[in-house]
Amino acid sequence: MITIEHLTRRYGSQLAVSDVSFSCPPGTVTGFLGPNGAGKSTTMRVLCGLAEPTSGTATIAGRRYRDLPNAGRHVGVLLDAGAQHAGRTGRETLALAAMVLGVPRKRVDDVLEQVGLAGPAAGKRVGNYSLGMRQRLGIAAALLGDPQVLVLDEPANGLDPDGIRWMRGLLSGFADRGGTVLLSSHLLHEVEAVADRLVVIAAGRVVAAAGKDELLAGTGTVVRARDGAALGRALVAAGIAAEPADDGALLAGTDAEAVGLAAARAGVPLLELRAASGAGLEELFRTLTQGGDPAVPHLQEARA
Ligand SMILES: Nc1ncnc2c1ncn2[C@@H]1O[C@H](COP(=O)(O)OP(=O)(O)OP(=O)(O)O)[C@@H](O)[C@H]1O
Repeated sequence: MITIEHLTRRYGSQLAVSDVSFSCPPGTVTGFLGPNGAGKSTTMRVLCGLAEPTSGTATIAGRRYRDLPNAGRHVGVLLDAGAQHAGRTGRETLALAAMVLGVPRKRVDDVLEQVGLAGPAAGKRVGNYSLGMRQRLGIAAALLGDPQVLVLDEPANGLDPDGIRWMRGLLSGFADRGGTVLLSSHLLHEVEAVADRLVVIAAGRVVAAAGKDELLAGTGTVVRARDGAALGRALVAAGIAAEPADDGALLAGTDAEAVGLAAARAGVPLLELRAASGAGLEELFRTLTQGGDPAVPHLQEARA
């Protein structure tokens, strides 16, 4: 469990993070979203003991990172994949880390295999690694101590499409085995594909924190009928606001059940009925982080 409570961090007069509170329960992947400079890295750095909070707390399993005995056995951290020593090979980098953590040497080969760097890649100097390879090595280092918690800042950065799919499977599997994942990313579709929960931060403040489905349900429902006009009348009759979407569909401002019932009551057969995800997360992100009028006002209170 990761718990952030009333966390504030200033850099001089710059307020990087302001009264941030959220938690990440075991068995879930939490996507941490926000525009550049929103405060994601600062929050993660404080959580991992790399920066001091000005006030508030950030704990893992109830303890500050620095108070965890052999922290790497509890928390795998990837904050800056470029931080590895360029002159060492991937295998040497992990072997050193394994010594520090006190994990068996065999574990190095296991994680190299797991991240797709086994074979010749493991013997290359990190300075000659591509960005995606450095990222994989950083993930291997995070996994080395077999932790229950992962804190990953932009782990998909530089990964190719296969790598991104691999990462998705890795994180889902980790959470399915009861692990806790906090993951920041600018790749909204990727986050949407893998996260169970979302925390959105803007200008240092949490603007939404809730289950992904709950958040996206607030972005409405895409509904389409052969007879669009009849569908429009059915929604109006049910008091459901709607606006035109792509391909003659309508975007209705409520959940799929209410829309489906309204159409059924009016005897309008539907061709499509689904939560407005995909563009939904982008729209939600834009609304929440640009200070617009949120389409999902109740989410402001839905803090976890
Ligand atoms: N060491 C520092 N000294 C001064 N200001 C800092 C420092 N680190 C971060 N900041 C400031 O704190 C704010 C939050 O930065 P942070 O890196 O946490 O944002 P972020 O959400 O991770 O952004 P990005 O998506 O661009 O990585 C920014 O205004 C940034 O300039």
